Amino acid sequence: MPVSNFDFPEKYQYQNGFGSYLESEAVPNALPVGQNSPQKPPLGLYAEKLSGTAFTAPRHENKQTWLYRVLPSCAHPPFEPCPPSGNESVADEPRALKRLHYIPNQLRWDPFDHATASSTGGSTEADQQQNLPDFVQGLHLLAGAGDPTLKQGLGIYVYAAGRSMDANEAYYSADGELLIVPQEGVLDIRTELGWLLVRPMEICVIPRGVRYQVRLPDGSGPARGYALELFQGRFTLPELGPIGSNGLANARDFQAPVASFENAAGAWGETAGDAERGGEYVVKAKFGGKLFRTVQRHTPFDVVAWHGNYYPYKYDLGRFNTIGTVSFDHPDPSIFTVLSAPSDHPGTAIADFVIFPPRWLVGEDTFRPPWYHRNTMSEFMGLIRGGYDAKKGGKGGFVPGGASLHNVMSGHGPDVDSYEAARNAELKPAKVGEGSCAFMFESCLMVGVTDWGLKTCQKVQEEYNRHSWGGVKVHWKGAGVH
Ligand SMILES: O=C(O)Cc1cc(O)ccc1O
Ligand SMILES: [Fe+2]
Repeated sequence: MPVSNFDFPEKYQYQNGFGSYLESEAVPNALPVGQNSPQKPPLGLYAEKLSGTAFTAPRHENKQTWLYRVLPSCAHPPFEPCPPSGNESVADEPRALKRLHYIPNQLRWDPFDHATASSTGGSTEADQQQNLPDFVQGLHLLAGAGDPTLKQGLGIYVYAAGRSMDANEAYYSADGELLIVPQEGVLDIRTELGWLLVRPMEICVIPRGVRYQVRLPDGSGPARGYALELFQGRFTLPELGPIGSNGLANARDFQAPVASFENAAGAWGETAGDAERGGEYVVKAKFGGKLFRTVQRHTPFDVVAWHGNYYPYKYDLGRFNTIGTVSFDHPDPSIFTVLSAPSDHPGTAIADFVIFPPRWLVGEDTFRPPWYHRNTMSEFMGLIRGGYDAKKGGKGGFVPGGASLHNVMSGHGPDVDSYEAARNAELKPAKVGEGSCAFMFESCLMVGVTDWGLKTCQKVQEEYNRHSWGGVKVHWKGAGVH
C-alpha cells in the first residue's frame, strides 16, 4: 500500500515523472521564454546552469537544469576543510575509504543506534538537542568501493539524525548522487529545487551538487536509515524487456519538487544583509570524500524558477508493481529492481536498488524462499520494516534497522530454520512479507567495510554464520534413493 496521504502544505506539491524535462516557477514569469540566458533574465534573476552530465553526453543521457536565482552560487568565500569529526562520520571519509576491510565472510549487523549526544555539555533540553548529530553529522560510511576522485565506485551509509540541520546550513556532495532510504523518522528536505517530504517506505535521490538541508519535522522523532552514494553514473529505471511497457516502478510515480525560495538577498562582501538569516549561511561540501565549509552572505535556497531534467526526486515504495512467478521456481531478485545505476557493461550495475515488498507466492513444486547461492555481485541488505522470508528475526536475527553484506562469491541463503520450514511447507498460495520491506543494494563491485562498520559501531553479529548455517542438515539419502 502507498504511504498514507495527508494534507500536504503547499510546499509539498510535486511534479510527476521519472527523468522528464520539467519546469517550475515559484513566481509567475520568472522563466525566460524561448531561450535560457537572456541579457537580463526576468525579475532581475541570475541564470545558472547545473550540469549533471558532460555537455556532450548523448541526448538520452544528458542531464542539466537551468536555475533562475537571486544570486549565483559562486558568491562565497573560499571553502575550508572541516575539522575531523572524531566520530567517524562523513567528515572522516577519506581515511575510511583508504582503509577498507575486504572480507569473504558473511556479515550481519544488529540495528544501528539512533542518534546519541556527542557530549553532555549544557543542561537544558535545548543544549542537549543541539549536541545530537544532524543528518550530515550522523552519516556513517559503512562500506564502499572505489574512489570519488576518479568518479568510480560507491559508498554505503547508515544515518542517525537527532535534530534538524541548522536553519542557515546547507550541504552538497560533489562526490555523487545520494539515494536515501529512511527506516525510521521523517525527513523534510529543502533542496535548491524545492521541498521533498520523505517518510519510511519512501525513498529519494539527491543528484550530485544539489544543495540541501535536512529537517526533522516536529514530533516525528529521530531519523534512522540507509543511503547509497554513487560516485559514478546515475540511477535510472531498469529495462523492462519482455515484461513490456509497464511494471515494477512506473515512471509517473516519481515525484520532483516545485520551485520554492527563501526571500533573502545580500552577496558575500556586500553590506546588504539577509534579514531572515542574519546574513550568514553555512554551506558544507563533500569533495573527494572530504568535508569543507564556507560561510556566505546569502541563502543557497534562492532559486525562484528552474527548468531541466536534473533534479531531486522521491518515490513511494508502496507503488511498486511487484511481479513474480505464476508457475514454478524462484526468479532472480532483479525482478524487484526499483532503480539501477548501470556500469558501462550492459546488464551489469554499479548499484541496483532492489526491494522485497509483500507479494503472493504461488510457485508449484518450488522451494519458495531465495535459493542458496554465490554471486559475482555483492549484496548489501537492509530491512525497513517487518521480517524477511529467508532469515529469522528477533534478537541476533535480521531485524529492521540492521543490515547484512554478502560480498562477491560469499555463499549465503536461507538460515537453517527457514530452509527446513520452506522445504516442508504446504504449497498453497501464500502472502509473504505482509507489512514488511527488505531491500538490497546489489553491486558489481567488491565492497570493503570501514573501521566504523566493522568495529566502532559495535553491531556486527559475531555468530551470524554459525547461527544461520551451522546446523544445516544432510538430506542426502545415498545414490539412487529418492
Ligand atoms: O540473498 C538474498 O537474500 C537476496 C536474494 C533474494 C532472492 O529472492 C534471490 C536472490 C538473492 O540474492
Ligand atoms: Fe543473495
